Amino acid sequence: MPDAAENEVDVVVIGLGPGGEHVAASLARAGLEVVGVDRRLVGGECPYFGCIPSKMMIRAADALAEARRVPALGGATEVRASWTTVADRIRDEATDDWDDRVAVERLEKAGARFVRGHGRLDGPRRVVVTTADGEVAITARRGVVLNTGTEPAVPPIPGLAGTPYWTNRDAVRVRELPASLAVLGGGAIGCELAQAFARFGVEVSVIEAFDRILGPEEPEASAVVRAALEAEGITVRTGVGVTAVAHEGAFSIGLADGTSVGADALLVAAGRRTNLGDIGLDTVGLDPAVRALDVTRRMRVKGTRGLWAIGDITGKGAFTHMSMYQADLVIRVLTDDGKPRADYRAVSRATFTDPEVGSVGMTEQQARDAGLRVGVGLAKLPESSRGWIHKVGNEGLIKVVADLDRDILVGATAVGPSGGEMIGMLVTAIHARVPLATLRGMHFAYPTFHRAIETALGDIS
Ligand SMILES: Cc1cc2nc3c(=O)[nH]c(=O)nc-3n(C[C@H](O)[C@H](O)[C@H](O)COP(=O)(O)OP(=O)(O)OC[C@H]3O[C@@H](n4cnc5c(N)ncnc54)[C@H](O)[C@@H]3O)c2cc1C
Ligand SMILES: NC(=O)c1ccc[n+]([C@@H]2O[C@H](COP(=O)([O-])OP(=O)(O)OC[C@H]3O[C@@H](n4cnc5c(N)ncnc54)[C@H](O)[C@@H]3O)[C@@H](O)[C@H]2O)c1
Repeated sequence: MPDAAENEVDVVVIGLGPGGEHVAASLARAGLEVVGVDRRLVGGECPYFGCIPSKMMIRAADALAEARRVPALGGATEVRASWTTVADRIRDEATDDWDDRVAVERLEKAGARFVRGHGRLDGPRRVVVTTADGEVAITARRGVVLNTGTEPAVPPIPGLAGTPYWTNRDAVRVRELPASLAVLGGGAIGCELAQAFARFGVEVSVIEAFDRILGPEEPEASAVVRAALEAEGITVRTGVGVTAVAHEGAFSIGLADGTSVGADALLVAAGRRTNLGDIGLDTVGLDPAVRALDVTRRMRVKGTRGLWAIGDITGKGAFTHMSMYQADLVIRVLTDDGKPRADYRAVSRATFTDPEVGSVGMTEQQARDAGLRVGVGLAKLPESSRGWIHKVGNEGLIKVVADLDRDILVGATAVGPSGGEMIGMLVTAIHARVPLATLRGMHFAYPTFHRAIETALGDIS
């Protein structure tokens, strides 16, 4: 940044995850003076350590798994997995060897200024950035947008600190696969990466403290995915805590039931910690110990003026599409484009295990807890025409959750091949509050997987 006189702009964005980058570039293109600040890589977790590299691993792993299914359907295949191909693709195509030059140039071309460093609030509409060359203070006339995201959470397990465990940030950079891997945490990250590594020949154990994997999903979805993982040789331990970790050449993970798991590598996928503790929240009257920022439907941080927040730090769903959705709202708010309001009724997500889990809205339990008169419909994919034809790899189900008083769906889950795609029409149904009778009167192409949605709708009781 040049001299102090110029350090007054319209908007400062602290943290350039997917949403923050979008906000900074879009506001600059709209003619506002914008400074974007990031201490690491422009684009955040998703392109360098999250969605994109993990999905490249999964794409390759799924291709291997499909090839291994050929003998059951029509011939013979010999599959020789090569991790180098995946590691090279992540390094060269996805992350430019974890270099954000292209993203920085894109941002600057849009008209924003970029400062690499740690940003923190210093009172209302004021930001101080600690850079490699010292501190830079910036005043933001309109205000500040926070998009500081998360870091991997590492549980305080005796012996764990100081061992060479991986988080997702190490797992996506691996060039040599270990013979065996223990995965701590059976959430989305743990399950996706466990299956991907296993399909490349790694002996994988998943250890999950909760009584089932994929805890936020419907129990039926957790059960189908667990069975699929176990059928591929992955050991899944649930409902058991980790008491200690030791590393002497290999890892030994002690469990609360007295048993232990040994592995050459350990991936900690035990949740995320929001980056809120060190960004000066106290200087604007907020508690720096909060887990998430309370935001209005226009993304303003409650109790403040000139401060907006988007992405994982808002606690509305840690997904790239949520960060982008909220970014669009802030862009509209700051360019005075109508009166946008966030709507979280039909938030969807896809977990890219095989079978894939697509889900939207409420689970059955959430709908019951909300006091709704709930109806539930279920259809099993192997019993559908397409599932029966598909044969190997046909595991899955459709579950729909209805509010019987309003005669609409409030939640749905699609597990199966392309479960994340199948959920699409159910997202529309919930978002647009399509009456159940209208959904039941639709045409469902034969023989598709999504035709099982018709069966599930007919099963609602
Ligand atoms: C392995 C993995 C797989 C995932 N897969 C998917 C998926 O398939 N689909 C999906 O929708 N989501 C997925 N996610 C989640 C997704 O990555 C995040 O929800 C997404 O990145 C949005 O995060 P965000 O916008 O809150 O910010 P982040 O992406 O977390 O970025 C925050 C940025 O802020 C910067 N920052 C933090 N503090 C400061 C500070 N004080 N000063 C300056 N800069 C700062 C950080 O350096 C970072 O660049 C995955 C996550 C992981 C870890
Ligand atoms: N496909 C996707 O959209 C996708 C993929 C990956 C991640 N994500 C996002 O990233 C977020 C973080 O993912 P995640 O999988 O790290 O977190 P998570 O919170 O979803 O899962 C972490 C799991 O670890 C378990 N756990 C915590 N401490 C433990 C311990 N000491 N021992 C054993 N188990 C323990 C928890 O019970 C939980 O099931 C997700 O909530 C999701 O929003 C999305």
